[in-house]
Amino acid sequence: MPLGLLPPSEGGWEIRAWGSCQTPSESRLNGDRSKMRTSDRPLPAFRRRPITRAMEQSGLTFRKMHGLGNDFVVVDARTRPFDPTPAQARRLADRRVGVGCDQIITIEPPRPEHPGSTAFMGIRNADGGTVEACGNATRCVARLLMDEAGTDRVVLGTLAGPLIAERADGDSVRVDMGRASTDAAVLDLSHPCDPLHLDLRLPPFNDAVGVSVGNPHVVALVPDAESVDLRGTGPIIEHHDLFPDRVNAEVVSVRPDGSLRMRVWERGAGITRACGTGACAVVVAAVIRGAIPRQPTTVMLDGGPLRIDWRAGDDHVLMTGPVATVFTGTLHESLLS
Ligand SMILES: N[C@H](CCC[C@H](N)C(=O)O)C(=O)O
Repeated sequence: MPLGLLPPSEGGWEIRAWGSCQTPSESRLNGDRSKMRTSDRPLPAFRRRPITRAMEQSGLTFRKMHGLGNDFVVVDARTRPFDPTPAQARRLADRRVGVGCDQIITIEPPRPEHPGSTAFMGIRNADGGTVEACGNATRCVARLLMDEAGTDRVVLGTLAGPLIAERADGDSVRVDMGRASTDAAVLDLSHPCDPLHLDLRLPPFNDAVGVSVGNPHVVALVPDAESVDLRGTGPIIEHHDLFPDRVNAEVVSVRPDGSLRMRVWERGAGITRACGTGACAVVVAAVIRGAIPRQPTTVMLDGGPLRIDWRAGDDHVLMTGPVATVFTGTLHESLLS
């Protein structure tokens, strides 16, 4: 179906599609509207407005970033509030009609409950749900804030609490993701059971480990993570009634060199190329089950490796990995209508 350009004026107009017989004639492009055939319904006001003005109107710039392919739309909301509704978040995350991402991240003013923090990071999944933690996004935002301030360390507030991030070698960032927990109350399980041996009745999650890294994860240790039908089992596990707020689901196997291979079905986002909190959870689960020793471990995700250290003594999990910025842009106001 050929696309036709409305006559250009004030910086260009919206592109609309015509039926096959309605490609714009020469006369239309010369502004002769007599032969112009458009739908009989007039366009709504903001759709008539030149695209450039509509985008200036929204004034909402964003940065597209990712950590190992787990991708984010990052909006700096410190001077101009941005609090998308679930529906707006879903549209923004949509890879066809929006910008497209796994999570929408807002950088907000610091909150009093996180003394010493530089900013607060809001996290919304692609399905519009607000969540507590996002490891890959924490590295991305921490890097932005450290570059902005010219520092090597930053404290970032999240719903899971304050997180300390530091520059690591090269372009990497190390984040102290806080204390991992396998406590049933922290995992908010809907009925009493042993978080170290959860039977979700669906292999391989019929003997799984529940781990909280600020957000809930259920981890299945398997002989070969590549061979699990995660697209089939993931959504069922995500919505299992043991987790009233749903759950992230990971499968993990130990590789001959002692590193881990992990794949993830993320709550509210589906299969992603990487999940920082998930990588923390699988190391904790593998150590608890005696599958690996408690030492810094490389976790290989679809998008690449993360270095995870479940520190003895305080049970904090340190995650080190890369950060990337892909492009910046401005949101058209129709996206937020
Ligand atoms: N990709 C994120 C995890 C997002 C977690 C989210 N899917 C949830 O509902 O908890 C990470 O790097 O940790």
